[in-house]
Amino acid sequence: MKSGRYIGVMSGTSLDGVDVVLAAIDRHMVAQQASYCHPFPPALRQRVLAICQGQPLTLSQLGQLDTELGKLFAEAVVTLMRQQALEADDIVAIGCHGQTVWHEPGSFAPNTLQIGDNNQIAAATGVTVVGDFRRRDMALGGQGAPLVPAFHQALLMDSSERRMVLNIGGIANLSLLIPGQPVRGFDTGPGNMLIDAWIWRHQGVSYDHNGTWAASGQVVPALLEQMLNDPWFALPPPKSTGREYFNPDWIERQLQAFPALAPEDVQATLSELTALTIAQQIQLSNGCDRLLVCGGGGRNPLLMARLAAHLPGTEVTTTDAAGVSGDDMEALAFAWLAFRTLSGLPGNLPAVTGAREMSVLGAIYPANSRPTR
Ligand SMILES: Nc1ncnc2c1ncn2[C@@H]1O[C@H](COP(=O)(O)OP(=O)(O)OP(=O)(O)O)[C@@H](O)[C@H]1O
Ligand SMILES: CC(=O)N[C@H]1[C@@H]2OC[C@@H](O2)[C@@H](O)[C@@H]1O[C@H](C)C(=O)O
Repeated sequence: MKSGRYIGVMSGTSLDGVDVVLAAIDRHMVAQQASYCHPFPPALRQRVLAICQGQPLTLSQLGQLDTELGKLFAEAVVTLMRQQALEADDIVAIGCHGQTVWHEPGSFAPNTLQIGDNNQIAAATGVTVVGDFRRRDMALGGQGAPLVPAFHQALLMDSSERRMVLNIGGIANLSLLIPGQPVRGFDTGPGNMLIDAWIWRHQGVSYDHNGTWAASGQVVPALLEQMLNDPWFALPPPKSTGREYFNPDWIERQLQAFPALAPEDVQATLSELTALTIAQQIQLSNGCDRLLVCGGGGRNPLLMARLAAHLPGTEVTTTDAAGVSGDDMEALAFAWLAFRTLSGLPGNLPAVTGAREMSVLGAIYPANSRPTR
């Protein structure tokens, strides 16, 4: 078993920053020791956003972006290591998710692409890096996502309470931790992504702080109903999605029949869409006693209030209340997945992703050997 200290790196679909965590991990325990959020340069963010939504790019541009993102992730890790006075020898490995720029599990040739060259991280830190976690699951017929339900199970499963863990990132995903049942999980659709896109377009800010703008508008029932009729929401699990599907063009198509709405009413409707599509999936899965929320959406009081309103009888809290930082959950998960890979343990759950079998995940970028201290 490759127990010891690991670093996890996550840059999610919101592109709001690179989350880096340090954790001590063994087969039975994940103890977070430090974390850091490295800023995402705005110009780089816009370039990544554009290609995530289908803007064509040359192979040269793709190669450059891969290097730039690798360097950004390396910078983020080096900063945390400096802050914590860590040497390469103190760390077993770094688990880096990479930046998802395309995710097409339903294609005739299913594919998912996380970029940010891991060689840059290994070269800058002298530490082994594990990356490319999703494609083995896809090669086994799975969606390649979500991968965090196995980690949620390891950390937050309870023997008697029916729990669900909800990540509200750019996309929202749910893990069902029901005693006596195999863990299941799937994406529920947009998390903050549409809300972020709409306020960016109208106010030039990257997110609706505390949901204040949405709260100033009124939900438009006919628009909400039309959005809920998008066939993606009715797909049965396993399912996962991304910016290729839910993006500003999706909003524009929805608004074609509603040309004159006040922007704040659209924002209120998009927020309600996020809360309602999540709540509907929870109810379809027979509900839970406690909903533990992580990801940036857990900081949006409007989303949290709407979730609680749609789920009477369910205690809606953040994972922080259960002892796990909601901001660091995904980075921690990729540190844990790196530990699983190096220990020869599987990382995916076929009941979640639809893969044919469990598998060790990822690709290893070994550090150069160093003289022992
Ligand atoms: N105070 C707040 N009020 C409203 N929204 C917030 C607040 N703080 C964070 N958010 C939302 O959380 C988002 C970031 O969430 P998070 O970092 O979990 O996303 P991510 O990890 O990139 O996404 P994913 O899980 O899809 O990969 C921001 O873009 C914003 O929409
Ligand atoms: C392809 C991809 O990057 N998917 C992400 C995204 O962000 C949230 C949701 O969509 C989830 O399916 C997944 O991330 C988490 C970490 C996961 O794999 O569990």
